[in-house]
Amino acid sequence: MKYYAVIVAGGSGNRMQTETPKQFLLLKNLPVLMHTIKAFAQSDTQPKIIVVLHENQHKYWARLCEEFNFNIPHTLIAGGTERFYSVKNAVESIKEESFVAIHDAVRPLVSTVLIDNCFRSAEMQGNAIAAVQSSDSVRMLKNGKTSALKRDEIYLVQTPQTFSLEILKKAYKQDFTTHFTDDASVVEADGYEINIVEGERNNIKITYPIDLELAELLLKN
Ligand SMILES: Nc1ccn([C@@H]2O[C@H](COP(=O)(O)OP(=O)(O)OP(=O)(O)O)[C@@H](O)[C@H]2O)c(=O)n1
Ligand SMILES: C[C@](O)(CO)[C@H](O)COP(=O)(O)O
Repeated sequence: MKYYAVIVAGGSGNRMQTETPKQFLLLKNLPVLMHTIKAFAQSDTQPKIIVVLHENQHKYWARLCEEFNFNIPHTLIAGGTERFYSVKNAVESIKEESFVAIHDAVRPLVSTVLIDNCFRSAEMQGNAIAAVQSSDSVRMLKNGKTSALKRDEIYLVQTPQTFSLEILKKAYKQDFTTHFTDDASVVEADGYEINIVEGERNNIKITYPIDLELAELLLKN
């Protein structure tokens, strides 16, 4: 079987509010995106790596790779206006039967074990996404009123999200809706049940400035 990793780095990082887009910020002296690529390159599955980046950042990325002597092989694909379109561009570029793990560039602490678990589980069930249970109590806000939800029925979704290429290609032919905040939502809307594998608490998404500080601390340990 063939394996691909689609690492999406086409976002603009509005919530991070840094001049340099967050995927290029230094984490333990290496750009965030390079940590993420390294994790996939070091996994047992050894997927072919596709990195999705805004077209106007491709030259900047080439310069960064030179500066950091970063030579893990990967293909560059142009990002889209929404994460949905960034993933779609990458999925459309894959031409051979395979399993595809889609991963946020800004989750650089993903472990090789989680990557391999997602691929293995998707091979058995068609799809598998990483998720963890909430350790906080959870409430829902509807029509101005809040109500408690059953915590053990709630999962917080991460990436990798791994699917057979066939399932992904068909699902990404749907029109974009704002309900699609991840790949599982796109595949679910196409009629599939989504399988969860145990994610990792360390697998944080760098969204706000504090997340970068947390990632530094987690890497120190
Ligand atoms: N058009 C987009 C939007 C997002 N992403 C990627 O999807 C991942 C998760 O998105 P998020 O954390 O929301 O990143 P941003 O969109 O960059 O952040 P913000 O929403 O704060 O602007 C990131 O790795 C981001 O680069 C992408 O490839 N293409
Ligand atoms: C894909 C994702 O990381 C799963 O938790 C998340 O949905 C991305 O959301 P964002 O608001 O675009 O960061």
